Amino acid sequence: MSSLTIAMPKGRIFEEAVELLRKADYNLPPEFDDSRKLIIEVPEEDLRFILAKPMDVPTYVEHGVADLGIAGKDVMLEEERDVYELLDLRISGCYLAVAGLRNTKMSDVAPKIATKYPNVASSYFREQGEQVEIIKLNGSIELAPLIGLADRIVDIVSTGRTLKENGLVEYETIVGITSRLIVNPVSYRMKDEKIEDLVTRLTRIIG
Ligand SMILES: Nc1ncnc2c1ncn2[C@@H]1O[C@H](COP(=O)(O)OP(=O)(O)OP(=O)(O)O)[C@@H](O)[C@H]1O
Ligand SMILES: O=P(O)(O)OC[C@H]1O[C@H](OP(=O)(O)OP(=O)(O)O)[C@H](O)[C@@H]1O
Repeated sequence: MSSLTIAMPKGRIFEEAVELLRKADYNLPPEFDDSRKLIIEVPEEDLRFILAKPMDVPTYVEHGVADLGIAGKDVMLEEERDVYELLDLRISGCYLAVAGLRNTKMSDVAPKIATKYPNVASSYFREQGEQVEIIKLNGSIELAPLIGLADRIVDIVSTGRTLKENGLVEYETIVGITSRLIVNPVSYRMKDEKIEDLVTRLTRIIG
């Protein structure tokens, strides 16, 4: 049977994901600790890893160029890709929240919401019955209310430090986030034994 390809998110999830795989007894070489390589082969484990931007992981898995991937629940909700979620890996915990300047009300007419998550934000405010204008940004989201670009932001909160240091407060929690193991539906059928083995080994560690 052919090897498994796993799409790993570069950045803050990566280290925790590698640690989890190592605890599950996968022998991952030092390239995982210090390398700029985007494809890492681990022939002795019959695995191949591709290192992608976190938001792109479900895209690689949906297209089947990766059998499996690790992605934040935030990314899953935003991207809505045709993949299955197999496991909650319980790493890289944080949550999505609505925040803004203290003691402010949203504008009555089409309040502006700045976010890296336009789909999540649109759905959230639609469910609340609020008509809003979404402004898509790619980072430093907390800047938007400070300089009058938006009434509110929808963004990730982890320690709460970024909000606090910028004089912002949280108004509502939207959803808790952890990283998930995701799979391509066809791979799941064709490579079921190998995937089940990985899931069993990870489940044993996660508990
Ligand atoms: N404090 C946090 N801020 C952002 N993402 C977090 C945080 N804590 C955990 N995460 C998880 O990490 C993922 C983002 O990782 P990371 O910040 O490395 O990527 P990114 O958003 O593409 O960053 P950048 O665009 O700055 O490179 C999110 O999808 C989320 O699930
Ligand atoms: O609650 P905290 O622990 O402060 O973490 C939350 C912050 O971290 C993330 O930003 P990131 O560092 O990825 O930078 P970015 O603005 O470039 O996305 C997120 O978008 C928040 O700004």
